[in-house]
Amino acid sequence: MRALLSKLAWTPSSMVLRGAFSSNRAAKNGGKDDILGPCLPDLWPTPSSLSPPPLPPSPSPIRDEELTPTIINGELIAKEIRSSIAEEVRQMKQAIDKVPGLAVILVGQRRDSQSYVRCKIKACEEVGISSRVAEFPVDCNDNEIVNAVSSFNEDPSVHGILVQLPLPQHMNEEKILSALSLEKDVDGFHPLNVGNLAMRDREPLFIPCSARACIELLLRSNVKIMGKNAVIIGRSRVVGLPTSLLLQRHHATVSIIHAFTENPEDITREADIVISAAGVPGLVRGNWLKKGAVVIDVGTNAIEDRGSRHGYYLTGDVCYLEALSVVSAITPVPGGVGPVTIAMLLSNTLDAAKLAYRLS
Ligand SMILES: Nc1nc(=O)c2c([nH]1)NC[C@@H]1CN(c3ccc(C(=O)N[C@@H](CCC(=O)O)C(=O)O)cc3)C=[N+]21
Repeated sequence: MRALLSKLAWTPSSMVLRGAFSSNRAAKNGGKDDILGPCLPDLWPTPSSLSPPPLPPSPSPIRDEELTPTIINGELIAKEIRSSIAEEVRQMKQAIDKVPGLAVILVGQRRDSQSYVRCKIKACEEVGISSRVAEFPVDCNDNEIVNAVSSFNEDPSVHGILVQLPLPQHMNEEKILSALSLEKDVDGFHPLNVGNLAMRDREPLFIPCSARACIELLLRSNVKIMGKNAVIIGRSRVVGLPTSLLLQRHHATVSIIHAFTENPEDITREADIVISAAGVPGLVRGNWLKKGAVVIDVGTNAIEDRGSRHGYYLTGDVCYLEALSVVSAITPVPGGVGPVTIAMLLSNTLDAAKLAYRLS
């Protein structure tokens, strides 16, 4: 019965558009898998005195290749996604002589933010998405940014708007982000997008890029999510919260741990899937992990290093070398979640343009 249901849930009929703010799910990941997860009813097993008692669960590893861990190659996955986006952009240009447009708002001089924005612009160029950056000094005020957001809201050649976070301390992030038009919120931070992600029978217009990247990495690495214990470290609006919602939609059993959690390692040790987005270098030690776990390291911590080219180097939240001897698969930093996050931004921007031109 369950097998049949899950088969049914994967048919294209479950991918039809639903609700006023729905979007074409299948197109988002090339139709490979459904990023929002299969819609399945909650059928609890009914206790029956006739059936034999269930066998105790065997400590099965989540993936077969237990001995040598798989290093999940985010660069390669991102490249595949970019090439299918480039193809769609080409088709759009051919069909209606329009290309998707992304506007990025960058405030201040943080070197890591500047470098991420450069990566985003370069990625746009590569797939044929037009992009522009509006730069503001660190001491500008909220109204200047709100005005910039408003003018991008009005600009028909801009389909997606991204305000690079974090904003300087003195700024009102809430006020600025709520100025963004829902249809251009390619970061997926608008309360209506977050709310629709949280409600299982709804579809958000956009899903936050890093959360999408985590699921995309798991799906493309053939990691089973349904029924597994997933632990998210961190509860941010950018990563932790949306990733936990997406994993629930994929029928994982989700725990979120954060700075106030007591004995976090006792919880992570039970996890088949660990997604770390704490922003604390080296937080997750090898002994925090269960043998055979799959680890997605979203931490992109810039550590100052005068000797290196950009003045810093990047490291994750996970003690990578320690983890390697325990896990069945892991994403490196750099070269893991980061490039896929950017590919998801391109995908969201393409979706925003399709929405604007009523192409999907
Ligand atoms: N509104 C907003 N949306 C975001 O999605 C957002 C943001 N603000 N602020 C900062 C974080 C961080 N983030 C990264 C994206 C790509 C890489 C990335 O491509 N990293 C490369 C290396 C890049 C390098 O070497 O500098 C890698 O991991 O291989 C990293 C970090 C998006 N964020």
